[in-house]
Amino acid sequence: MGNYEANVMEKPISILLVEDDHDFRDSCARWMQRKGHHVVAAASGAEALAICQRHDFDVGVIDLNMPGMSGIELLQRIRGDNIDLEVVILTGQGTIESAVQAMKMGASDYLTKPCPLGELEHHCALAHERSLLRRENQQLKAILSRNQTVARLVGDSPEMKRVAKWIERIAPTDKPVLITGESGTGKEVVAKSIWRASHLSHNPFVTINCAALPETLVESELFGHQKGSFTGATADKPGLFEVASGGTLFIDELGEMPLSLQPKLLRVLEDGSMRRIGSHKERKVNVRVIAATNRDLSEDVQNGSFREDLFYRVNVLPIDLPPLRNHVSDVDQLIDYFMPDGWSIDAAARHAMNEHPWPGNVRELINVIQRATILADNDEITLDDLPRELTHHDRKHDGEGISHRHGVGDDTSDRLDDIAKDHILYILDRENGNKAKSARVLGIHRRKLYRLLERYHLTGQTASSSDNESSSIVADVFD
Ligand SMILES: Nc1ncnc2c1ncn2[C@@H]1O[C@H](COP(=O)(O)OP(=O)(O)OP(=O)(O)O)[C@@H](O)[C@H]1O
Repeated sequence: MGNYEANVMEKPISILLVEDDHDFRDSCARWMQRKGHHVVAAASGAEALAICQRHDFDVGVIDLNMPGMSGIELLQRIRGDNIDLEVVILTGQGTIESAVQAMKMGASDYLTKPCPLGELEHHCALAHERSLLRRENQQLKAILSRNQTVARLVGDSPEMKRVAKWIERIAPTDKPVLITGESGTGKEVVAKSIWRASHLSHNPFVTINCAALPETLVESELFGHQKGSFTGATADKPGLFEVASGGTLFIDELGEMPLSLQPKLLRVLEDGSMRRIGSHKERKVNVRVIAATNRDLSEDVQNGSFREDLFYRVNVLPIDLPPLRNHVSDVDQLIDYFMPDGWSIDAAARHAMNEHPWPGNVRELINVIQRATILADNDEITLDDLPRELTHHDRKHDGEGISHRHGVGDDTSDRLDDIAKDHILYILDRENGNKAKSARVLGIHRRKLYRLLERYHLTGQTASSSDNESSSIVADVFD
């Protein structure tokens, strides 16, 4: 017996046994139970259907010739009621034709009686394996279709129109695409738009994020592995290149791809050939690769962290996404698109959002709207519901901002102090008050952040301005 068969036979199976012959039913049920399987026996089709309403089984073993409801009728009812069950038919010598009919109706197998119980168990195990594969397949399809719900690319500024036109041009080509742009500019939305506009849109769109996985996992996720090739590789596993075969693979954060793995990626891009980890078998895949990065890959090529040949291979069709600050005319449309149904935003808040530079791009805008809808009363977003960074910015433009609070004639260092203080508050807010994270983002030591917060009187909830004490803060933050 090969490894595969041994594995198949080891798994306990839940079996529904439908057999009118009392002796066979009894001995078969006891034998299967002794082998570790879970068996429920029914003496008729009607009894079996009633049991199926209450319990799920992996496999049904159904005798064809039963008084009352025959095995064929029972199978029809099972299929008609969408009961998820692999069926093995038991038939006498004279009824093989009916068994063939049962197979056409979706039974997975049939055996002629009398049959050794070991053989019946083996057929049940194979049917069980089929049901596991079928369920796994359904799950994968569900995951893929979830992946495939595509966000619309919002914006009709000249910049976004240029992106949309470029997408239309390159989508049908099947060539690799490299999407660049700051974080939150919509690289994944663009990748999905390309896939949707391509002739591969009916095939899978599969995503991997190189930055979200530990280096060691990226290779096995992308290329798969053979059982036993490393600790924890308990079964053969296809990689995403195989899963996506015939479709599109979106490699997000390509700039984070380990240097050691880059030759393997180059090879699959060049001629579609790859090997699973630990396997000598060469496999051919046919995948369109769309990659994205917020790094400057040509710079990475210069400093040796990205292979030049791979860069040229993926950079056949580049798309550079503009940061939101470069197409602010889309902000209104984005607000309206991401605001929940039934909500509105008042003019002051809309103005503030139009004035903000959006360093976190569209992702930041979505977060601001989501946060505001949690804080706001009466389904209307107002200035009070926006983060400080946005409202301060707005007041500055209204002439009531920093210069008002500090009085006319304040010197430049006071203004910088205020900007530094606002920036700290903004980062703290963005990182949900997490000081360690905020300090990292600000590029200062955590102890320094605490010192600054004390000096600014920001250790409590409110941020009261204290001009006298703030004079050396700018130097402190930026030194
Ligand atoms: N032009 C746009 N139209 C509609 N939604 C957008 C647009 N740009 C970005 N988004 C939305 O902003 C969020 C962030 O976009 P996305 O994940 O595509 O950014 P990204 O550039 O891939 O970011 P990162 O580099 O951090 O992965 C998503 O919810 C996406 O739907």
